[in-house]
Amino acid sequence: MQAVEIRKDIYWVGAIDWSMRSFHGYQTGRGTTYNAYLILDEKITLIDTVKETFAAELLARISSVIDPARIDYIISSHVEPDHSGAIPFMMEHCPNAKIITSLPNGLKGLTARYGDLPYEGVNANDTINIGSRTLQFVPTPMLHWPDSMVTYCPEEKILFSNDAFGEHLASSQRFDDENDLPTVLWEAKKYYANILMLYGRQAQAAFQALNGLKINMIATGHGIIWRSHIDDILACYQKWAACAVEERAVVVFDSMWHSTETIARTIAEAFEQRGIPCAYYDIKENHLSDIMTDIMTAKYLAVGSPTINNQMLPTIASFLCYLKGLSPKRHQGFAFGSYGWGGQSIMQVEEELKAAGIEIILDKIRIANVPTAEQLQAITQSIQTL
Ligand SMILES: Cc1cc2nc3c(=O)[nH]c(=O)nc-3n(C[C@H](O)[C@H](O)[C@H](O)COP(=O)(O)O)c2cc1C
Repeated sequence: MQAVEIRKDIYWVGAIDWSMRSFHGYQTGRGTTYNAYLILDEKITLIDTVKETFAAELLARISSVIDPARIDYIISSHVEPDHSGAIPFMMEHCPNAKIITSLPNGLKGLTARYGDLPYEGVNANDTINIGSRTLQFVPTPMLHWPDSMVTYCPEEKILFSNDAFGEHLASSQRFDDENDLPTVLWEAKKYYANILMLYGRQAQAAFQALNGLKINMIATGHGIIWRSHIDDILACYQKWAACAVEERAVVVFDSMWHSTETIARTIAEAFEQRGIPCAYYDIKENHLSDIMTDIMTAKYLAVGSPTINNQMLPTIASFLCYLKGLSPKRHQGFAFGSYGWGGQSIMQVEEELKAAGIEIILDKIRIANVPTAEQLQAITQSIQTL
């Protein structure tokens, strides 16, 4: 377990979680990393720790460079345990370290989790001098917890960005230019869609706060470190924070006996015939976190469920609950489905779409039993004239 030098006297000392597949329900098909950084200066500083179960890996990487007992500061960018979980373990090995955390929420959160430790609270734009370098703290509240902050080092032009600009991606190579860029950007989009989408306004405020900082490296809290494609990830974040949508459609549905599926297929083909690319998700075969990644930047969303016991199917209810929480903006959509007698599910889906902030642009499509050729033809026509 070796540290990786990312700049003279600055080391990546985090952990690689190759086998992580579910991060509080977000499917992490490519694993993840918990990034921590060690700066060797007059005051030795550790930026973030790792998930508790990886504490020994963190300690081993630090020990490959220095005696951990020499650490003066541990900066906690965010109380969530994937970054702070190893703080108590590290404090056993760093008897002289002070823990730097944001005021008031970082201090409250760390105290609630780990009890009394030698904390030092910092406010917006406070700095500490660690020798030949300065560290400046910039709050990024609700990206994605109240205490979140980033650390900027002006002498190095490095932004230690914690959860911003990161992605769940395990790799033995630390930098953007050593990894497949489309894969990294897709995972960064997935991260934004599932963790940050709700906080677009706060993301825009954070951009304002970071505006004007000269940055030649973004050392993230998860995944790769940006050094060659900084403009690409900043441009993506600008677009995502502004909730920009493309002329694309997403169809999400479940079906017991294929009638709703037939309607879903007809809707997807109708969008394609109109020249609007359309993604098609049978919810039984696709994970919510992947579907949400696609929805974030697609203008149109059609959601379908047959009626079961006077309700929509629980899979679609779960999807709509997740959608409502992430609160996508600027989307338009409609509900569809097949039913046997009452047909309540289609009304319920429409109501939930409205509650999620989706503008309804087509009256709900309710088909009793199996759709006829004429009914499918009518659906195609209604989408042509949207
Ligand atoms: C277990 C079960 C419960 C159902 N409950 C209702 C119901 O409460 N109201 C209704 O309108 N249809 C109900 N149906 C009928 C289905 O909604 C209907 O067969 C519909 O066409 C199924 O669409 P699908 O082929 O997309 O699954 C039920 C069907 C099943 C199998």
